[in-house]
Amino acid sequence: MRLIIREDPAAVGEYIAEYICKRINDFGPTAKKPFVLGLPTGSSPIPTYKVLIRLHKEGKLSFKHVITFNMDEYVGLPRDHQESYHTFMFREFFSHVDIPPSQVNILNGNAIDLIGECNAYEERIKSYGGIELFLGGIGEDGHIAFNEPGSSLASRTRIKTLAYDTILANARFFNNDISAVPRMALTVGVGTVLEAREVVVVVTGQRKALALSKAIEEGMNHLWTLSALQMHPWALIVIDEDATAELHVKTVKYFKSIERVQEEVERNQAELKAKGVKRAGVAEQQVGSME
Ligand SMILES: N[C@@H]1[C@@H](O)[C@H](O)[C@@H](COP(=O)(O)O)O[C@@H]1O
Repeated sequence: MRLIIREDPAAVGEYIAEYICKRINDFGPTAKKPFVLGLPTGSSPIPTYKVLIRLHKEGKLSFKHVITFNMDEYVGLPRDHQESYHTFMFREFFSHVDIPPSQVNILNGNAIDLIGECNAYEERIKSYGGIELFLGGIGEDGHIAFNEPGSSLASRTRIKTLAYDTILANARFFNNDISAVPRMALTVGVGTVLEAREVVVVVTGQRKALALSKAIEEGMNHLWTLSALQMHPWALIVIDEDATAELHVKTVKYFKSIERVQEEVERNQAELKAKGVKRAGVAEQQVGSME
């Protein structure tokens, strides 16, 4: 696992957006071979979306051959409700870039057959050959997507009842009226996220600090579902200084020090690539990684 620490949420957004931009451009997506990107909602990814939009406007990034799959959606909230994740994604991101709406996939929380909707979502992901990069955020209780504490770490897309903690946390988007927050959601499973070829998670703010320390400094545990990332071969968590509040000093120092070494390794790899040196049998981006 790689952990990148930046000063504040804006710098975190800058880092992740530049990272995704490079990944998409290096991939060189085409109509036949699109880049499949998993996306989250919440306040944490907003700085990333802002920079992605800027990069697009500067002509450095196109989403024309990108297919997106969102992590989750509330059940029973009208699609055009201002707090539906559908509305959120178009307001904060999709409406400002060149992605054709037909390439946007968001779970339908108003489907007549909710289980059928979830199964079809998994099938759709498979039909594109899986997700290349899944960007995620976490809840204060360490949930990824809506995989609340106690979720199976092998779970797939399904209906979830929201934990009381999550309902309380999300009441801020519903005029602090707890009764207005939907009780259920459709969400990709932890297993669905882990199957992506790369997972990038944004964690900012002191209120996420405990969840972060549980997820990366303790064992894998279904009560902190982000901890399942420990089993992923190519995971990246990008955090701000506030989110380090519950980490051991030595953990912070360790990850800060390996970032510099990692940069050297990557520079070296880029030079080898430029010279046309190939290494058989190893995924290209993982050569020499500090995992
Ligand atoms: N389902 C979403 C999660 O995907 C998101 O990570 C979380 C954190 O939101 P925020 O970034 O606003 O703290 O909110 C919701 O629970």
